[in-house]
Amino acid sequence: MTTSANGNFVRKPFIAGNWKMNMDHVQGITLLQKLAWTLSDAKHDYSRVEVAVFPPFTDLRGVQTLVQGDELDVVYGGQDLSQFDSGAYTGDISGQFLNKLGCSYVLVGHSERRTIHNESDEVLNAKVKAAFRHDLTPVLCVGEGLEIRQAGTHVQHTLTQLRAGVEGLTAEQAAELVVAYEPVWAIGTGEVAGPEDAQEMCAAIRAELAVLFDDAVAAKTRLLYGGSVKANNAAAIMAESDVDGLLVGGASLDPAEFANIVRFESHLVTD
Ligand SMILES: O=C[C@H](O)COP(=O)(O)O
Repeated sequence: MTTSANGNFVRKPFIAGNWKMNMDHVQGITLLQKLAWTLSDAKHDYSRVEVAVFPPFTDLRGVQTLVQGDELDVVYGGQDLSQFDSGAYTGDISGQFLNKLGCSYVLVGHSERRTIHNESDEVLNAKVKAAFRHDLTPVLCVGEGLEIRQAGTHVQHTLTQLRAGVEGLTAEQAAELVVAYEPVWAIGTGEVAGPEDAQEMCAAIRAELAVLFDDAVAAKTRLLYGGSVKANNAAAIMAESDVDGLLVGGASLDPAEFANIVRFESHLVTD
């Protein structure tokens, strides 16, 4: 998170809650209402820090209705999309449908998609392109498993995923893209990568984007960290210069905890 001389952020911080396969459509509405009330009570400035949720597909229509009806500033997206636009792909969801539901974003290549569903870099690159075709901003997830971290090849591994994911994008698309670094060994385990680990990888990703595109793109692309983020570690991670946001799993299911993560700036002042 880098600020300019006037205290504004150079890249708008992005705090995202990935609900994964939790919260049915009734529970999801209650969770989002509580989050919105908590942030409203705290006078959260959405123009300063963007807040997104990624509910299950079955929740999205209810989320859309709530966001529109209550004029909430929370944005939302799908947890995955098909690389195809329509057709005989049973069980898949088109980016067109997500767009129609008012989604702004879509997760692509979350480690649980890569490992449980064996999604390849080629498929994920096609999904990134499908997202752009339907005016959705992809949040491309990259990151290494424990064995790779222990072997010390985590930067190389993660940059290989990045290169494959962004292949064929225009500079304009690459600047809009969000990249989330999520070390698999830190997801849902309570093991959080240190702020310096998050910074090391985000700096490497930004440098690689400058090589693949140019410095202007690298300066604009927002980079997130994800993996066991909680309110008590969010501020320290966000203080790193190349970390522009957080992708939060478990802690996003607790509206008070997630609201405190969104309000990381207040912890920066008091910690
Ligand atoms: O998408 C979110 C990440 O997988 C992190 O999940 P977590 O915060 O439960 O570790």
